[in-house]
Amino acid sequence: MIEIKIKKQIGNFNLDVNVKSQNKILGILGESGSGKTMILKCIAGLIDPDEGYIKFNNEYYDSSKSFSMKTENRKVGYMFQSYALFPNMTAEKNIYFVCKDKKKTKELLKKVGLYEKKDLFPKNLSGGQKQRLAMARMLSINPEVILLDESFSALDSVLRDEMEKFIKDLITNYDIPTILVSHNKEEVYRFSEDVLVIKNGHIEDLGSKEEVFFNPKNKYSAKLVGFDIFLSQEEKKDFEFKNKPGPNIAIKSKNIKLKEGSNFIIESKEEDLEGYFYNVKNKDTKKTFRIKSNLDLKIGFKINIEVTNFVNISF
Ligand SMILES: Nc1ncnc2c1ncn2[C@@H]1O[C@H](COP(=O)(O)OP(=O)(O)OP(=O)(O)O)[C@@H](O)[C@H]1O
Repeated sequence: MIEIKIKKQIGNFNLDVNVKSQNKILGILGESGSGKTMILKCIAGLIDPDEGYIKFNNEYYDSSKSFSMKTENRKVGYMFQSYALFPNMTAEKNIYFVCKDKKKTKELLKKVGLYEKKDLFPKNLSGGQKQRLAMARMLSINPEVILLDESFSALDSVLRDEMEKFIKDLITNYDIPTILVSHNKEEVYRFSEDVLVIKNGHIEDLGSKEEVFFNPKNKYSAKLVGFDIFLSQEEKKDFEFKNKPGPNIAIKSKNIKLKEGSNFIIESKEEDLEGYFYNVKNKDTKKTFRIKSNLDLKIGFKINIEVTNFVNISF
C-alpha cells in the first residue's frame, strides 16, 4: 500500500497530491514539468514538503518524523537515470560502502549476477551491469520504498526490456513498494499496477493501470496513454461507429479504418516507419484531422472513416 499526501509550493509551482494506491508498484505519468520528480524528491527527503505525510505498508511517515529525518537516514532507495555509482570504487566497494556488511554485499552481488565482476570499477561495466549494481546497492540499505526516476531511459530498447523484467522480478521478490516515473508509457504499463497522472502539480487521473490506460478520465490523461484523436459532439459528424459513442470521445489511430466514400478528402500525407499520417478534411465542416494508417492512399482521394474502438471521456 502506498499513500502520499503532500503539499509543496516552490516559486510559482504548487504541488498538491493526495494518492492512495492499494498495490505495490505505482507508475507516475505527466508531461514535462508536471511535478513527477518533485514527488520523488519529497519522499526521499531532498525537498521538504510544506505539509503532509507518506505511508508505505505499515510505515507511517509524517512531518514530525521522516520529513524531518536526515536524508541519509531514510530507508529510501532512489535510483537515478545516471545510477550515481561511486566511480573510484569497485563494484563490491560500491555496495559495501553503503551497507558495511560483507555477507550482504556478497549475497547481493550474486543476486544481481555480478559476483564475477566484483573487482571491476563502474567504468568497466556495461550499461545493464551498472544498473544491476545500482539496484544491488539500493537493496543493501533494506529500503522501505524504491523510487525509479527514468531509470531505464539510458538503455537501448533490448537491454531496457531485459532490465525492466529483471528489476521488476527483484522488487516483487523483495516485496518493496515502488514508485516509477517514466516518459515511456509502455514502460509504465508493463511495470506498474496502479497509475497516477499528474498535471501542473495536481492529480488528473488515478487508478489501476487498466483503468487509466483503457478508460482515461480526460483528454490530458488519454493523450499520455496513447489516444491521439479527440472528437467532440460536433466533430463526430460523418465518422462511422461500430457502437454508439457518447458526446466526447478519444480514439487510438490503430482503431480507425479508412474506406471508400466521400465524407473526407486527403489533403496531405507523411510517411514514417509504421505507415502514413494523413491530414483529412471533412467535406462539410472543413475541419481537418490527423489520421494514421498503413494504407498507401493518394492526396485528393475521398474516403470515409470508421471508428472500430473508442472511449468516452470528458473535455
Ligand atoms: N528549486 C526549484 N525552484 C523553482 N521551481 C522549481 C524548483 N524545482 C522544480 N521546480 C519547478 O517545479 C516543476 C516540477 O518539476 P519536476 O522536476 O518535478 O517536473 P517533472 O514532471 O519531473 O518534469 P520532467 O519530466 O521534465 O523531468 C517545474 O515547473 C520546475 O520548473
